[in-house]
Amino acid sequence: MPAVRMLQHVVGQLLLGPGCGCRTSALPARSLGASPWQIPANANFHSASFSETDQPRVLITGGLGQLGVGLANFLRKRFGKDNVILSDIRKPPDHIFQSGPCIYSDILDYKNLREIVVNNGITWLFHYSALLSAVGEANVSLAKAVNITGLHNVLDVAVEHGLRLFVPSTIGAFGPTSPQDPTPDLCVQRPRTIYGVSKVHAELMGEYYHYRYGLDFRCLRYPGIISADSQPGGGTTDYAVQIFHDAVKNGKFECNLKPSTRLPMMYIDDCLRATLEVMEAPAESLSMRTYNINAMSFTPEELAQEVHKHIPEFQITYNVDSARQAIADGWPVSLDDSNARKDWKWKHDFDLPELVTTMLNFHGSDTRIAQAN
Ligand SMILES: NC(=O)c1ccc[n+]([C@@H]2O[C@H](COP(=O)([O-])OP(=O)(O)OC[C@H]3O[C@@H](n4cnc5c(N)ncnc54)[C@H](O)[C@@H]3O)[C@@H](O)[C@H]2O)c1
Ligand SMILES: C[C@@H](O)[C@H](N)C(=O)O
Repeated sequence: MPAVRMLQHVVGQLLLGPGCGCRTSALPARSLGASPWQIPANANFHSASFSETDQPRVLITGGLGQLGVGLANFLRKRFGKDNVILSDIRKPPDHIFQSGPCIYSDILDYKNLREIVVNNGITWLFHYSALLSAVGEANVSLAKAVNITGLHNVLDVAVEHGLRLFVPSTIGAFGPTSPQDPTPDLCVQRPRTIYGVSKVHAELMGEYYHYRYGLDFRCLRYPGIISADSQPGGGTTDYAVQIFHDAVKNGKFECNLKPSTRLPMMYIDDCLRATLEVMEAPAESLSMRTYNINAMSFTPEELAQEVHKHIPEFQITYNVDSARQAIADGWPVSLDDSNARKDWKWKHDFDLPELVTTMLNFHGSDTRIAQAN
């Protein structure tokens, strides 16, 4: 065979694999272009020095938002402080910088991402960078870049280096034509936000890379997450976090959704535990790669009533934000998470009363609760 044809043949084999182009085929073309001597993904030599019994070496992208610091603290308790690296484009406050490894990483910089993975021997990646639903609508081109181009970078780095990859999806990956109560794992997904569209894209791309290149991709559709010690980053469910701050500080809260807007919600401890559980689940127990997880569903009115039990003088008023309301109206009322409960024994701990008690205790309303009783 002439030399040029021979080279074409070898490159073709690398790109398409010897057979039909299914699971044991070669790495995606961008990896090959960036690094010409790659070998098929199933050879996995990049991670050869890590055995199954080693602790994972974890990178969290977008780690300085509402969920990332809590995830880092949770994983550090399990895997050791130095085995979990937080990264973001923001500057961390001192207490976070002191609490464990924390570095700059822009997920739009593919080379930098790859350097971090290589230099730190990363084996698990939690990809939290994103623009959420409300801020995404306010800046669609940035949301497209961060949520879609950023995901592509993460997928390629993950497959190239044999990482286990977690990408959170959301109730926002469903839309007004999805069944809403409960929404099953597999159904029509036609979201009407760039956030939702990018998350459906992430689900599909992750699953595609799993079947095409053997990537160990795992994904949960989170409900709105409620946390006490971190601020939400610009979503439609943010009201359910802000209400606790305002109730304790001012005894009143102005809600930007209608009183009857029922959405799926979850306390952060359940969310982080679910995330670790699905990452640790044996691959053979996962009948799918993207799962719904559910805990509670409530309306602003019901949440306010529960807060009122602890703070009798608490008052809620409504000043509806039409953009957020339109988003919320297209989202599920509850998620059917029976597959997660069956496959890897998912079970939530927090319902509405425990959530409210925990949040108000954190914000220091003990004296008010005592007064109320
Ligand atoms: N918080 C929720 O209620 C919720 C619900 C469902 C899914 N999720 C998903 O969980 C993940 C984390 O959510 P969150 O609430 O912590 O989000 P957040 O908005 O609070 O934080 C996102 C982080 O991404 C960072 N980021 C933005 N552009 C970046 C870039 N170019 N490179 C690196 N980092 C960048 C931001 O600085 C920010 O710290 C997201 O993917 C989100 O879609 C969150
Ligand atoms: C639901 C979730 O994805 C996020 N909290 C949002 O409202 O955008």
